[in-house]
Amino acid sequence: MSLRPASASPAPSSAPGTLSIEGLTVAAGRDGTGPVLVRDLTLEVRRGRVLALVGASGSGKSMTCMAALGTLPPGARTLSGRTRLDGAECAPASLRGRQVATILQNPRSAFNPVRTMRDHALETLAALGLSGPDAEARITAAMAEAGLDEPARILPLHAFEMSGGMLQRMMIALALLAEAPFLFADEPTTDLDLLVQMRILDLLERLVAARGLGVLLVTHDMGVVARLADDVAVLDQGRLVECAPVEEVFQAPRHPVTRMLVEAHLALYGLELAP
Ligand SMILES: Nc1ncnc2c1ncn2[C@@H]1O[C@H](COP(=O)(O)OP(=O)(O)OP(=O)(O)O)[C@@H](O)[C@H]1O
Repeated sequence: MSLRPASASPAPSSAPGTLSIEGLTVAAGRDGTGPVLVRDLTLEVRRGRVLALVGASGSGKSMTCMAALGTLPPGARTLSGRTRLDGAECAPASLRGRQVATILQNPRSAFNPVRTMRDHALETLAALGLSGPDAEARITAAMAEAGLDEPARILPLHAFEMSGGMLQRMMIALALLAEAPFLFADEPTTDLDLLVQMRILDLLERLVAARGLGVLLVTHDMGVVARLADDVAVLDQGRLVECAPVEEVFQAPRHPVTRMLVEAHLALYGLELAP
């Protein structure tokens, strides 16, 4: 098992250094009268660090990200909670794009099938008020940073003409266009084959170091956690049950759910937790 060495480059002084989610409670139902899906959750994402949000399927990981950005589906509602940038409260919807970029599990479904990559990139810049004479140069630079070196070939393509790995890189390039200090990555490698997974994780690691991005990484894959995370937050039925540096989580998990996740991961390599 290899754990990631400590990162990180310091945040530029102008951008916020921490994004906090405080006392977040989300319940099902349009009016929030259904079962509680996330309960009184507090997390802090820091620039230059990767916080992995782990837990069983249905434990509330995606709901947490969506509530923090004001993108909950109609079937769920935030009952309480605040988001803050460096301590200053801000509306979740105001974080999207400019402060927090997002990448998702299935990049193919995130792209409009009838629009080209150039259309998507120009749309992203327009939404951020960044279209201008340097738009093409910005797009090419973001693509190069995401490992897409042939913009002239790729920009006219539609999603169906590209591999999953290329699409995930393009999604990362679109996220970089916003120059947001934080990135929410919800299962960013789950649908990719192992080699492509490894390359995307390498890319994310480089971006954290080079840009001082603060990443909230949603995953159920403890291999990805070991590879990329600095800190780990464990959810169980919507509650935060453990939050600790990654080494501590792998070496001495405290909560039964954390133990189970670590044991299942170690078992893949024929290893066991030390008693
Ligand atoms: N659109 C929705 N409306 C209401 N409840 C939902 C909706 N989508 C999911 N849920 C419920 O919210 C709870 C948390 O789901 P969430 O998607 O956040 O879990 P998760 O930890 O991200 O799971 P996974 O790893 O499977 O993606 C689950 O009980 C789920 O059934």
